[in-house]
Amino acid sequence: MSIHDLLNQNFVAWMDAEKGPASDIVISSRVRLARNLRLVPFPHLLDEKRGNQVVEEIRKAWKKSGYHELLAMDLVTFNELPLLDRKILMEKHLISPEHSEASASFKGIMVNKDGSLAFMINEEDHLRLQCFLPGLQLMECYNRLQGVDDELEKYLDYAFDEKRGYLTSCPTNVGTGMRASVMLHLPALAISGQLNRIFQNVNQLGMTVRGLYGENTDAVGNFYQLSNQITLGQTEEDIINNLTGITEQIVEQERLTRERLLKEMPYQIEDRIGRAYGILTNARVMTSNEAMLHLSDVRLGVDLGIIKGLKPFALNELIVALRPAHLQKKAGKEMEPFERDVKRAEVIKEKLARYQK
Ligand SMILES: Nc1ncnc2c1ncn2[C@@H]1O[C@H](COP(=O)(O)OP(=O)(O)OP(=O)(O)O)[C@@H](O)[C@H]1O
Repeated sequence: MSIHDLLNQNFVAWMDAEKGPASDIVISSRVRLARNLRLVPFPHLLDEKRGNQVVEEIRKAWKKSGYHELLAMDLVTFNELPLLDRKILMEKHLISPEHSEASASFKGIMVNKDGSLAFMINEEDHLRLQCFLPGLQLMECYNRLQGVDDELEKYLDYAFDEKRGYLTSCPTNVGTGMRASVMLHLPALAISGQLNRIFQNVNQLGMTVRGLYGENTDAVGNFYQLSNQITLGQTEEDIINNLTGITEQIVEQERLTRERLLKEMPYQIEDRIGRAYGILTNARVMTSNEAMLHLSDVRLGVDLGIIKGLKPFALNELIVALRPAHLQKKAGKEMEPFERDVKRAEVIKEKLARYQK
């Protein structure tokens, strides 16, 4: 498999809403495991030579293993991948915004064809193994990663301490090295002003809420990422069961609030959804943020059965297709912000018309 297959398609596995439980609200699940090599400085202390040795150790482990999940992956270092392609990976959520800025030969990614497995090399840790699936599937993500992790551990000497667990570059990840997270779409709780209260409650339960692209990013279009804050003193299964339970409760509250809003203020809700659809299908110039706000309303309309014929999968794909790097890749050239806003309006219109057929 070549990474270019993935770069040239909009689709990645987490978008496939029909395959994920509770995908009317839980867009995607992600689990990541942070791993480091014993006696090697953490990535922020690596020079190019030592960093390249880390890549080579990982490459050797990958080549030696005959494990099916690893055989289906490609390994690419970022000196071989232009900035636009790294931004494409970031917009698909497969690497962090910081990692996409790196162009050194010792920074890179291992990824499979549908992007369900994406491992960042020398980001904050030597290896960050990630699995992404649609809907609420945290345990499935963890199980897939566990298979890969066990296999890599046969060939890599991980920094592990009997008492502390996996050692990581940031102390907040020591122990399991695991962050489990769900990306949630919560328009009804936002409209009814309940989000602050819910987020305060989940903070007290050891969870953190982040924006659309993770740490230090904004929650545009009512998309929020909920993840565990604690990595030490709990097993991976406990963390996942805990987050799954909290997510199920939020899903329930969002569903009940959607029903209530529709019952109590049907004209306002239908009006809001209809206007959003009208703007998306008629506008000539559209910023990313404006598009995300209207897409959030349209997605609510689809989930409530007010807009017919559009599939949630198509909307997940559109959220990514309208980002700056995807627009420029499609146009085959660099574009100024205004040019992108014009192109974005065009792409949205074209895709909505195609998806509704
Ligand atoms: N459930 C999810 N679905 C899709 N993408 C996600 C999900 N959770 C996180 N991501 C993506 O993963 C990337 C990293 O997210 P984030 O910064 O929250 O985690 P992290 O790097 O593992 O945490 P930390 O740096 O605090 O150890 C971001 O691009 C984010 O959008």
